Amino acid sequence: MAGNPGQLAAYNSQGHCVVLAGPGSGKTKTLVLKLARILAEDVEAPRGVACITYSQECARELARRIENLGLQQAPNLFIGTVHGFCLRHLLMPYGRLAGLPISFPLSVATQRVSDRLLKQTGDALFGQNHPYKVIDLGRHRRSVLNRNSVAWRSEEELAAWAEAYEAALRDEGLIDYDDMVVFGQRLIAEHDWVLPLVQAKFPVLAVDEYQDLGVALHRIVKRLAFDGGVRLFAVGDADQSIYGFTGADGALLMELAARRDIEPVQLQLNYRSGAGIVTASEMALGEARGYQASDPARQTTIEFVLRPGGMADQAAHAVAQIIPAALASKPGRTLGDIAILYKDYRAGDIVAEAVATGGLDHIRVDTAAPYRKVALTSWVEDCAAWCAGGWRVGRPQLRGLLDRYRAFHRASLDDSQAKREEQELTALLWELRADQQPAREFVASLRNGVVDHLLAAELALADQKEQLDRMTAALAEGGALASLDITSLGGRDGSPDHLNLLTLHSAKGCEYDVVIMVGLDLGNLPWRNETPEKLRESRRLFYVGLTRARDEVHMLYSGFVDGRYGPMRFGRSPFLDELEARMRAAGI
Ligand SMILES: Nc1ncnc2c1ncn2[C@@H]1O[C@H](COP(=O)(O)OP(=O)(O)OP(=O)(O)O)[C@@H](O)[C@H]1O
Repeated sequence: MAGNPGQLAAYNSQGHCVVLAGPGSGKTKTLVLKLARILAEDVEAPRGVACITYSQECARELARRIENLGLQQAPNLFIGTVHGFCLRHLLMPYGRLAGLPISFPLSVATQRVSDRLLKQTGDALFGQNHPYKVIDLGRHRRSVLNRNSVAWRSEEELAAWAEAYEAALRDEGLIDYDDMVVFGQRLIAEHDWVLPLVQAKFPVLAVDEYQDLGVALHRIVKRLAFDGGVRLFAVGDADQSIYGFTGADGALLMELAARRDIEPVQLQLNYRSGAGIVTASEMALGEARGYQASDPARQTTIEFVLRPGGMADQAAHAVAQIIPAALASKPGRTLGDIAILYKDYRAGDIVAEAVATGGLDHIRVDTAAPYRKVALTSWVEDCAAWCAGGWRVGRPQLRGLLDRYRAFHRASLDDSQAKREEQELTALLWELRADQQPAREFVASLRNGVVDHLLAAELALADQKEQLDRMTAALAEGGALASLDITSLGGRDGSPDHLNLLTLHSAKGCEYDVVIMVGLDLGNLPWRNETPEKLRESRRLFYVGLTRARDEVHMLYSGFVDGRYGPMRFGRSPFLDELEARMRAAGI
């Protein structure tokens, strides 16, 4: 870091600081080091730091990097999603006092209940098979916060549906994920007394992947930082903003960075990718950002591959040709260094089948995965990693597992209760240590020992219980993950022996030696006739995929996509045409 003045400036910053930088420039690394410094020098327990990021995977990656620095995951360090922050640190402690119009103790709708109420209210309003989409409803709820505004009524059907759905939720005494953030924002906006309380607990707020967090978090951040005296450290890259469809907006990051009371820091050096990939990715984005590779001499491969037989042919080619060649070309490279990226779970199904036929173990991250990553399922996976040998080297740390378990409790436990629970959990984990054991047995023991007891007492965890139940069902005989052992369960967030299959969206924040992108055809990425705004977002998605690679990028296409009535031959993705033409013009 000493050789990088930008990273150093961010590390030494005293006031509000926003780091704006491209892929692989060490934003997350800088954030983690800064957090470590703040915890060591600037805040003293029980005061602490809240670090908010986009997804459970990102939160886990941050926690892992902090542990890798040798730091204990302190109880005064919150690392989690914006939902987790709003639920645990705003709504639970202050929501009832503020008189928010929701039931207490809080109870979070499971996905199943939420889906049922969405369907019931939508059908009641518009009839079955109506044209309105749940995804648009969510975007509207997240992006228009003032319900009395013209903007809220501007999409009348969505507004009416949202109101009916929320009324149905409240009738059942429930809130959902979007409510957590919307009410968290409202609490912060309308109740001044909350600000010093939050500031006393968290004098510092850090935000990773700022461009993917929507307007509600932006308002929470501004209110806490500029009215509440909380110090802000945020990092992001508007070029990697790929969640516009959920209400996220990269412009919010730029607005923040443009404020006079913020120190903006730009980073130009890319430590991840070889020069060829850095140059090609700027060409793909269509913007000259001036990023440079830290090691210009590193060899890279960028390949455009036509496979005329469609997605299955592309996947089979990746398995039969690209992966064996990639493994052979660098000593020590493993399947875990390679990722296949695709647009959606349907492509994921085809790729997963080809990979299974080729006999390769894999980890799959998309919506067709057997269960969703939530704090509880991630915690169970990490307990598995600890029991499967992680305990020998302290990865993950037992202390972190105990603190995360404690955080699942709604009410703060008194010290003797907390100690007793910690002892029980420690004893159980110690007993469950095993290098080889079916994952199903491990999860059953953990559930019987402590988790089911916790879940029975904590209504707010109902949605998380649903995902744990799905994990349990997938691990059962005949389930999709029946063959998983404890080591593989612990390694589901990345393991050397497993090829990574991810959607382009899930790949954000990740890095691999070799990236294989499949389905680069018009009609898939991008879709046909996208609005200019959507087309820009699709281009950024393509850019995110390219920039995950350290050494090699393979871009596969067929020239057609499968339609309802057979193949539709729209040609390959125009992003490939443009990129290839620009590379040729530049003599690459
Ligand atoms: N000063 C540095 N010296 C050497 N390596 C570094 C330095 N800073 C970051 N790196 C390495 O560069 C890689 C990318 O870092 P990191 O993941 O923090 O980048 P990022 O900006 O968050 O990337 P992205 O936005 O693409 O997710 C990591 O492997 C990291 O260890």
